[in-house]
Amino acid sequence: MGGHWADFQYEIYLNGMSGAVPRLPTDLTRLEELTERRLGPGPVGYVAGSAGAGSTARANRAALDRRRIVPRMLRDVHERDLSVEVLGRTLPAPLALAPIGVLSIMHPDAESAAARAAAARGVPFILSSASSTPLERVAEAMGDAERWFQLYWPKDPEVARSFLSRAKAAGYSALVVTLDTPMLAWRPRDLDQAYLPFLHGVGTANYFSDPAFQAGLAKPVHEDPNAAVMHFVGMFSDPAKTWPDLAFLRENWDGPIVLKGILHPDDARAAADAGMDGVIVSNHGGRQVAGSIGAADALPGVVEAVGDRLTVLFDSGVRTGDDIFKALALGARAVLVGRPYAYGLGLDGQAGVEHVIRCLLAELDLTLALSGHAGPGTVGPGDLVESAV
Ligand SMILES: Cc1cc2nc3c(=O)[nH]c(=O)nc-3n(C[C@H](O)[C@H](O)[C@H](O)COP(=O)(O)O)c2cc1C
Ligand SMILES: O=C(O)C(=O)c1ccccc1
Repeated sequence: MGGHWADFQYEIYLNGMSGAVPRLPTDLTRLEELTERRLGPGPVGYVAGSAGAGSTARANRAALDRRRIVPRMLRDVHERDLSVEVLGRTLPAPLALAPIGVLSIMHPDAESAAARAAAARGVPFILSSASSTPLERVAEAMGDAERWFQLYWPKDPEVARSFLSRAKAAGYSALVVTLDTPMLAWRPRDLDQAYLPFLHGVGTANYFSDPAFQAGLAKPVHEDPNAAVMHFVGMFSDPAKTWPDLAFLRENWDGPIVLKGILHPDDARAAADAGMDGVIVSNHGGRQVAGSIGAADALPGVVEAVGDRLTVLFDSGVRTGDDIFKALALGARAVLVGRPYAYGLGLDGQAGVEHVIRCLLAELDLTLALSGHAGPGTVGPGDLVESAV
């Protein structure tokens, strides 16, 4: 029998025969509290926090929790295959690591450790523009494993062009363009601690190492780091962009382009009309618009609008294998997970991120099997009902 992701379950129990239990909890919702105890309130507040009074983060959970799986019996699930086609490639499972900036606030090995974990498990790693490690160094840590580059679309087109050509040269295959963050939202947890990592220079590695970015500075970064940080703050994203600007990206990137932060079916149609390859239905983990629609509530409308034209991915609130199952059933091709792997990184570096990936996929594998599915391909809206709670 070929290996199943679910085998992790028996690996854990067998290790237990010699007295070992997992180094981290297998219920990933417990990681936030453990990380806070380990790292203190500043970094964890930044990662765990969300916009406003947190209503969008809660809506993300409610939209997933309200949907319930209706398992089916006697459907031969002894051999399972979790692989999916995404943007012309076969992934071993419907999962990728979401772009998270400033990961060095969690662990000194930061993006390189997370990327190595993703590579070890065959899961795509999406590197943030705002990484603490330059994109070339992260690529080196990954060998030829699947990596995508997330673009915060800078105001300066020369910096944008430079990022795209650097990412291409370093072997990033797909471009993820985040549209929901033309500026940072009102985030009380960070405001109350007056804590913003990149004011301390964290998350600026791609910019400070970039010749086009440096060309915009009066003095070299090391001579006036504060001016360099302020230049970054003023240009990392551009609230003046509109849909016709996407032509610039199509001209300067010849691989797949995915727009991240799509919630309205009309925006999804506009993405398809602009020649994009995919969308990520996401509200940035509830970190941008407080009071926004729960991401899973936006998924069916987007799938109905463009499911036959674009690859539809999903994130925001995924914490368990059954959450992934529900997103697949609502029409997502694959999901991204964010905060849980940041906590895994904070608690145990690369091994902690691998733990998160293996737990999520073992649980997904078991959820599929126990619900009557040998793979993601047979999962659909008919596998869910909506309940009051
Ligand atoms: C600390 C932190 C930093 C993030 N940085 C970025 C980023 O640089 N670029 C981006 O597109 N999304 C960023 N995101 C959003 C994630 O990519 C993703 O949409 C979100 O975390 C998914 O929700 P989840 O954390 O509930 O899984 C960040 C999220 C967190 C928690
Ligand atoms: O904090 C975030 O959600 C985020 O997207 C971001 C933006 C700029 C720098 C670092 C992270």
